[in-house]
Amino acid sequence: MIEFEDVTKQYPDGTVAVDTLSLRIPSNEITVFVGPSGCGKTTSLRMINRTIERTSGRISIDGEDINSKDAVALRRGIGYVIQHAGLFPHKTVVDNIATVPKLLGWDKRRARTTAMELLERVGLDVKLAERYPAQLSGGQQQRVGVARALAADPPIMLMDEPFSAVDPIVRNQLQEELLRLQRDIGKTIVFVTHDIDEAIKLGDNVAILRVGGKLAQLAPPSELLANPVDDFVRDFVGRDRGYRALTFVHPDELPVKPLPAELVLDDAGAPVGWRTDHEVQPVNAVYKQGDSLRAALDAVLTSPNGWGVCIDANGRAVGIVDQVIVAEALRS
Ligand SMILES: Nc1ncnc2c1ncn2[C@@H]1O[C@H](COP(=O)(O)OP(=O)(O)OP(=O)(O)O)[C@@H](O)[C@H]1O
Repeated sequence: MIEFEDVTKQYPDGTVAVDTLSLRIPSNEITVFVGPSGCGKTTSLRMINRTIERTSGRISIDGEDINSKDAVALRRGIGYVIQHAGLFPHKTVVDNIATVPKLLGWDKRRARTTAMELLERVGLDVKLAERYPAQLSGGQQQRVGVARALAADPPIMLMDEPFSAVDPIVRNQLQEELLRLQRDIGKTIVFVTHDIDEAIKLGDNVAILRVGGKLAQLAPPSELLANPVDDFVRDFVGRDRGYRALTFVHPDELPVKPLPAELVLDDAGAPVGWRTDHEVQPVNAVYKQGDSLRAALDAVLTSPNGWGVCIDANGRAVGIVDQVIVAEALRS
């Protein structure tokens, strides 16, 4: 566990970026710091690896004050991922990932093998290993950034707006992959974002900060949406928090209607589109059996005809849902 106790950061020009912040960050979970611009998210994050030194208060990891450790030794146990990946431009992908293992004195072969394994783990083709960062897309660079931070297998990962600079589709993929990866690796992740949707999606716990570096609320996302402590949090999580809360409603089984003849399927039974008189229109969002009600509602709302297609784990269409089915599931 990482614990902040009355932590304050005042910069030399007098700016109080973080003000008597006290919170607990549980191990092996994702805790997200979110809040408006300038509320002290990055400052709070960077005080954990001491790239910014606190002015007063105490920060401890598993009960031990981080100031009692050598800063370099401390950082070895903490991976760090930033917005533009921060890769070394003159090093290949594999050498970027192997940076910390090499600093730790691992032999070349072991560092390289680990780097190649990580490349695959973050969803990249090993063929990219010898490329330079400038030869990668923004999303690929971010994946390399994550792989590099994981290379020495640190128990803690700090991630500062790692997915902000990529387009929404890639961002969504990166978020999904982080969640998938986290199910395997179970790191203590502290993640900074200004995007409440990202916070709700990724966080086991979400800390909302207000400008001046004060904690407004720290809670699991469903609790934040259901019981915001004050108007600031209510406004920050948004007027559509009822819709957002659907993310956490997982009906055991949503009844589906049989597939209508207008639904075009490919050979494997996956939905391709809706046949109309003149064309085939895209299905858009689909809903996987067992997904949240939000996913089901998205499938209904983005469908050209109001029918959301339900697929099974293999991607085969198994039925359709409409708004009546979703509304009934909500009432039950
Ligand atoms: N080196 C510095 N010297 C003086 N003030 C600073 C310094 N770095 C940050 N600040 C100020 O501290 C406050 C908190 O900054 P910080 O970067 O931690 O916020 P943030 O929540 O991460 O913001 P953003 O979402 O815009 O990145 C801001 O008012 C910022 O202007």
